[in-house]
Amino acid sequence: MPSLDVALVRALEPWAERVRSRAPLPLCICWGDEPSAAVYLCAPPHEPTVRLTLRSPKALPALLSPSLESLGEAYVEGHIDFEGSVSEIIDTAWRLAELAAEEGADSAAAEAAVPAPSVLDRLMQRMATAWQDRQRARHTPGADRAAIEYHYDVSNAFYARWLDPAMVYSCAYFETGEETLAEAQQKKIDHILTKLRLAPGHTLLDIGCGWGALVLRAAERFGARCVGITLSQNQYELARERVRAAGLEDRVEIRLQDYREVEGRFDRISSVGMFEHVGLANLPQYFRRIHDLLADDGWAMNHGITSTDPDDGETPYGGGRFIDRYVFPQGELPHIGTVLTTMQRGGLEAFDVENLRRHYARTLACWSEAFEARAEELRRMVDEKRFRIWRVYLAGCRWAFEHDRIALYQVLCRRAGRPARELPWSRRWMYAPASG
Ligand SMILES: C[S@@+](CC[C@H](N)C(=O)[O-])C[C@H]1O[C@@H](n2cnc3c(N)ncnc32)[C@H](O)[C@@H]1O
Repeated sequence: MPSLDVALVRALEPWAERVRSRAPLPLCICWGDEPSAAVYLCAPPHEPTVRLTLRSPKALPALLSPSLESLGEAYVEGHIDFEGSVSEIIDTAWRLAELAAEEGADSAAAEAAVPAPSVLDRLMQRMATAWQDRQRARHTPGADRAAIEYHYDVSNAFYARWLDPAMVYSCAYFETGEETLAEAQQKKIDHILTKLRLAPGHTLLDIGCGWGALVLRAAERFGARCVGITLSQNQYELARERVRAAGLEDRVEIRLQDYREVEGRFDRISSVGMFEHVGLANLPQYFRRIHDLLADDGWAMNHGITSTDPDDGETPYGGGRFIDRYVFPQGELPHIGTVLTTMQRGGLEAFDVENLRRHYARTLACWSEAFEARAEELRRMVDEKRFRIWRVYLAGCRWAFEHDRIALYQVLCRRAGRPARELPWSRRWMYAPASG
């Protein structure tokens, strides 16, 4: 009987040959720690730089029909291990999944019997309606709170190990590209508050305030009176502690509150890295809520991740499904076109749009590198599964921003129907030095 290594090579060789002939990858696959044989996906004279070790037969389906979800799951569940740099591993996984999708599309196209367009249209219409109903129903305040708890309430110490000291958990702004992460996070906050023309005495609502960095800066350096809301208990506690330590309790209030429960009117509203949790079907109501909370002449900023699929599709090759299942349950990304359309439906006029995709690729590189550098310490802080999830999520999102699979937009808006004369002539104001 051949050894398991040899049997594996025999079983996988036809598939490996197909991969090598279409697009060789720097990968070798083996079984166990001391393999006597391996399957190579690179073509000579190239040597593999990534090694994938099978730990369980359960990994085989993921390998033979790879998607980012199935490979991610196999890694998270401990059915496979990788050796090599995490960014190269992610790149290899994307290329495997892409190749499998292409092969699947080739054979599906050959087999498909295409129904009449009218039948297809009706079916798609019904599916879209059913999908929207389901999505709206799943974003109850209770379900959203549980999803937030899952992601953000891991522990503050865990996040503190790989975020910047202010613990800003959103895309930074590298004005020159020379900044450290901490500097770029502060510049991002200043960029937002300057864009908002935040002035002393203004009231500011920060929806999804995280650990409080933006409201602290808005009160301290811009003289605003701020309310920050979050659904995460851990964030709420630390943000309040920080407000107390900064002596800003009279100017900053942190609340454990859902955006749907806030009342009152504010001169300025910021929402930074939060609207990804809202759900596509709820976007018009979310923007309507911002409209209702905004003073007549108020300004708001929505800063968030978007899909680059014009039909609001999830990140391809199972990447979106992996994120939904393991990282951000309930998270959904619209295309920037949908952001603008739903803003308008919510009664808001978008008047400035900036794409910061490059900045998020760099931010994620910083987070992922910090995570890798402290891997052993982080591994001891959480269980192995969570460690693996966060590890591939950070490296995977970095890849996705690098390769235009997702993007980051800042959109400034105000109540629709206001006079044109209130708008600035140019974008010069947003590059003025931050006040204070
Ligand atoms: C990625 S974090 C961004 C935090 C912060 N803005 C920053 O830049 O560091 C997302 C934030 O949105 C908050 N959030 C998500 N859904 C929310 C909801 N329905 N109501 C209020 N806050 C929410 C989370 O609690 C978290 O604070």
